[in-house]
Amino acid sequence: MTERNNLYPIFLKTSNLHILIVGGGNVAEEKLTFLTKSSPDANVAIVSPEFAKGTVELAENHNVQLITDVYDKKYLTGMHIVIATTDKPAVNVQVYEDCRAMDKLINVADNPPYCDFYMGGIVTKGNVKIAISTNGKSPTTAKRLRQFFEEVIPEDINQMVLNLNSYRKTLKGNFGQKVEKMNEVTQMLLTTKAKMGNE
Ligand SMILES: C[C@@]1(CC(=O)O)C2=NC(=C\c3[nH]c(c(CCC(=O)O)c3CC(=O)O)Cc3[nH]c(c(CC(=O)O)c3CCC(=O)O)/C=C3\N/C(=C\2)[C@@H](CCC(=O)O)[C@]3(C)CC(=O)O)/[C@H]1CCC(=O)O
Ligand SMILES: NC(=O)c1ccc[n+]([C@@H]2O[C@H](COP(=O)([O-])OP(=O)(O)OC[C@H]3O[C@@H](n4cnc5c(N)ncnc54)[C@H](O)[C@@H]3O)[C@@H](O)[C@H]2O)c1
Repeated sequence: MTERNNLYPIFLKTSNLHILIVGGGNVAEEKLTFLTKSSPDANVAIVSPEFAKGTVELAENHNVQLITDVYDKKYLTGMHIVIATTDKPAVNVQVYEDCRAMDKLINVADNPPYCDFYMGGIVTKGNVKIAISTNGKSPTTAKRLRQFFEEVIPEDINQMVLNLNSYRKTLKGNFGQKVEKMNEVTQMLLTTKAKMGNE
């Protein structure tokens, strides 16, 4: 059987959580850039002896605390999710082991065997969000798919979501009847797609 992606995507309320990034170089900045692009209200701390200029700017504009220090296990206290990005493989492995011992989710950036989860390519259009994973096999593909969907999904997809949300509130009846009605009014989306496919 061909390989398939068994990862389970979830959509985290990052403002309710505490995320720690260890290291403040290029990789940390890339991860922080995409994290804050998707979740501008994310609650983040970064511990590193040095921070890149772009990281300091991102921190000023978001809920990001910069801690100027080398990694120590004490910084894991209160953290739910940890991303290790230092240029010292031994430090990254130490962070990984400390996190496993404390049941915290850990991602050693760019190092799949040391990841409990992967960062994904993310497309946001209003209330709609799509997360893309290649199972860790090709980050470049995740990036290209993200760019493709950012281009082709119309901004007004959010209007459709809001309209359907309002329409649902006007419906009477039990849950089953509502589901049936919601499916009925959105049926044409599939029909349109089928028609387009046949052209
Ligand atoms: C999606 C994205 C999200 C983000 O970073 O937030 C992300 N990587 C992105 C870009 C990117 N990263 C790299 C390149 C250069 C191309 C290349 O070298 O192949 C590019 C492309 C570019 O920059 O053009 C380097 C790289 N990355 C990983 C490895 C190791 C390996 O592949 O084995 C190496 C080689 C390091 C080395 O040389 O040693 C591994 C991971 N990178 C992941 C996520 C996870 C898997 C996601 C998935 O399932 O697809 C995973 C497994 C772990 C993780 O880091 O979470 C973000 C695009 C965001 C966007 O544009 O929207
Ligand atoms: N930059 C890339 O695109 C890229 C691609 C593939 C792999 N990598 C690898 O990823 C790693 C990180 O790359 P980078 O470009 O971000 O490196 P970098 O040198 O820009 O950043 C490393 C950061 O880790 C910090 N650091 C060092 N020791 C620390 C400690 N004990 N505690 C906390 N922070 C500490 C440094 O102060 C620095 O901010 C490297 O091993 C690199 O080989 C990087």
